Amino acid sequence: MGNQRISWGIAPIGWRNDDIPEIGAENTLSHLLSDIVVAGFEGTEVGGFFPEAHVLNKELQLRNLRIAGQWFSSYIIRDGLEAATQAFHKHCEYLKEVKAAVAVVSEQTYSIQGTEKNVFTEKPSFTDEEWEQLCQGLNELGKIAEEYDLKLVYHHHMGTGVQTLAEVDRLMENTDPNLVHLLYDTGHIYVSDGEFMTLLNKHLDRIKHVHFKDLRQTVKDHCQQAGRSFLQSFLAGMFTVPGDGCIDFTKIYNKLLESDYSGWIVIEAEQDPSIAHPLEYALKARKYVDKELLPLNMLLVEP
Ligand SMILES: O=C1C[C@@H](O)[C@H](O)[C@@H](O)C1=O
Ligand SMILES: [Co+2]
Repeated sequence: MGNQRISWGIAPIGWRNDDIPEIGAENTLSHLLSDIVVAGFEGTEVGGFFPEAHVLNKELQLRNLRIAGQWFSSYIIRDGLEAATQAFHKHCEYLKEVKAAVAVVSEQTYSIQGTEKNVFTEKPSFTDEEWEQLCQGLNELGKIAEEYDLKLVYHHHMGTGVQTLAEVDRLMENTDPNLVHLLYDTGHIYVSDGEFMTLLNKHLDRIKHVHFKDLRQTVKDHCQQAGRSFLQSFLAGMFTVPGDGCIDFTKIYNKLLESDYSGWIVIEAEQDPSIAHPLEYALKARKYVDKELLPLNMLLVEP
């Protein structure tokens, strides 16, 4: 029943969170990977607590799991291209060793995602010169990714300079489509300006990696009214797994199928693991995928 061109994964972020390493610290790599097998996913992304490549590969092989990619915080604007390329080479070396498909890049210069600032009103924006520097720099990082047989996929993110639909448009227009691809994260664009279908329709051909993140509308509204930070908002339960929130993933999945999308769809729902049991939510996501999304594969008329 599965579409052979799409691999389904789930990110470690429901178990452990790189933005707040204290939460879920008791969840070991073995625990996480075994839960992923129990929930029926094919792989995951690399978390900050993951071990060196040969140790990880052994654990993956034992469970027949694969790695989709890993987040990379770039500081092209703050630190310049040379520093960014040095760090990115190291990042890609590791990803090649664990046979990943993508390197997930997010420019973190001026980012407020890890601060106490109001994520709904205080996001940074870049000057024209900074945009130029960022886009040229990303093209260079994209060339490096290619050297390691990886695709650079850019992650638009709340609280950063590339958050809104207009900002994603600008990034896509000013980067090389052969070198800089897009990671489509449903949750981030929904919270930002709600333009999740427009973004998908406009940039389908650039999308090479997908994060399925759902959200609880009432919690989001409350966090927005209260002027919460990004971290406070997710700890309050703003995000959840697909099927448990307000986003209709059938429309999104259909569009991806129509475009013959090939790559990973990774369930990514950061919550406090002491409140939202990680395996329970992974199973909930799997059930939703199996029941509501995979049957859509059968409805597609073969050409
Ligand atoms: O892809 C992601 C990685 C996380 O570190 C980030 O904070 C999260 O929101 C996300 O979408
Ligand atoms: Co994401």
